[in-house]
Amino acid sequence: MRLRGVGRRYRLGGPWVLRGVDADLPEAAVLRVEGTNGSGKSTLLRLLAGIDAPSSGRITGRPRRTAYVPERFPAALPFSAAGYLTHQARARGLRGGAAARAAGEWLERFGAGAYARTPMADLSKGSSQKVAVAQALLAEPRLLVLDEAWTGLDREARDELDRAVAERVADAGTVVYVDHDPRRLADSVHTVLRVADGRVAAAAGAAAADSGAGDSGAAAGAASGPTARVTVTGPPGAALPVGLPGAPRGEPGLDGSVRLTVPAAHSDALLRALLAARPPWHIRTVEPPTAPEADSAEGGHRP
Ligand SMILES: Nc1ncnc2c1ncn2[C@@H]1O[C@H](COP(=O)(O)OP(=O)(O)OP(=O)(O)O)[C@@H](O)[C@H]1O
Repeated sequence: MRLRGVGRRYRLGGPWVLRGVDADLPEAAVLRVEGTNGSGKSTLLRLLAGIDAPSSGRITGRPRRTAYVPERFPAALPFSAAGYLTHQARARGLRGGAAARAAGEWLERFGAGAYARTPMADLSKGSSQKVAVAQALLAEPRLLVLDEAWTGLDREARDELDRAVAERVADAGTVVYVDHDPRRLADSVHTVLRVADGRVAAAAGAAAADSGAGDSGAAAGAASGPTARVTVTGPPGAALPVGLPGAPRGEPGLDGSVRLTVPAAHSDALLRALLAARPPWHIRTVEPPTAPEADSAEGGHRP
C-alpha cells in the first residue's frame, strides 16, 4: 500500500493536519504511530483504514481485507454482542453457521463468551472494547489498524490482542497502531512513524533492528550483512518518504543532505523508491557495500 503526497484538512481553507505524506507500508510488519496529542495520529490511521479520504494526494493498494478498531467504538448498536459480530462476519463474506461460529470463537478468545447474548448497549466498556477488537479480527485482515485498541481491555484480553497481532503478521499482514504505552508491542515494531507538524517520518523499530535484512524493514547498520550508503537531498522542507525499502537509518549532513545506511540487499530498491517519490529525491552519492567490520573505514566514495 502506498501513500503519495497525502494531505488532510477538515475544512476548505482550514489548517492542514497532514501534508505531503509519502509512505510505502510493508507486508508482514508492525508499524507504531507516535506523536504528541493532536498531532494527527488518528487522522493518519483513519486515512490508512479508508474510513476517511485524503484532501490531497493518493492512497493506492489498500488490501481488500482491511479492518479498523476506532478510538471510540459506537457501543449503542441495536444488536447482542454475538448478533453484531455475526452480522459483521456475514458482511465480510462468511456464510450461515460459519459466521455465527466465528463470532462465538472470537468472543471466547477474548473471554467475553458469557456476554454473547447481552445487548451491546448493556455491555461494560471493557466488554464493548472486546467486541470492537473481535469485529476487526474476524476479517483476518491483511491491514489491521488499531487506534488505542488495548485501552479498556483486561490483562488476558490485552495479551490475546498481542497474539492476534502476531498472527496477522505471520500471515503477511500489516498492523498499524497507536498506543499510549511505549512498551506495547515494543519488541515487534518494525517501523515507527512519527507524526509532527503535519509530516510523517519513519524510523526503524526494535524488530527491524533484530531481524537484519528483510522486506519488512531491517534497520540499517544493525544488520549483520554488508551495508550500502546513499547520500540524498530532498525537495525543500520535505521529510524522508515513509516506509522506504530496508528501513534505512538516516544521518543529516550539515549541507542539508541525508546519508542513508541500508542493508546492501535493499539498496537498489531504496534508490528506485527515492527516485519514484513525488517529488523525487536527488541521489548524490552511492557508496558500494561494505562488510560490517569495515563499516567505519574511509573511502569507497563514488560521486
Ligand atoms: N473530524 C474532525 N473535524 C475537525 N477537526 C478534526 C477532526 N478530527 C481531528 N481534527 C483535528 O485534527 C487535529 C489532529 O487530530 P487527531 O485526532 O488526528 O490527532 P491525534 O494525534 O490522534 O490526537 P490524540 O493523541 O489527542 O488522540 C486536531 O487539531 C483535531 O482537532
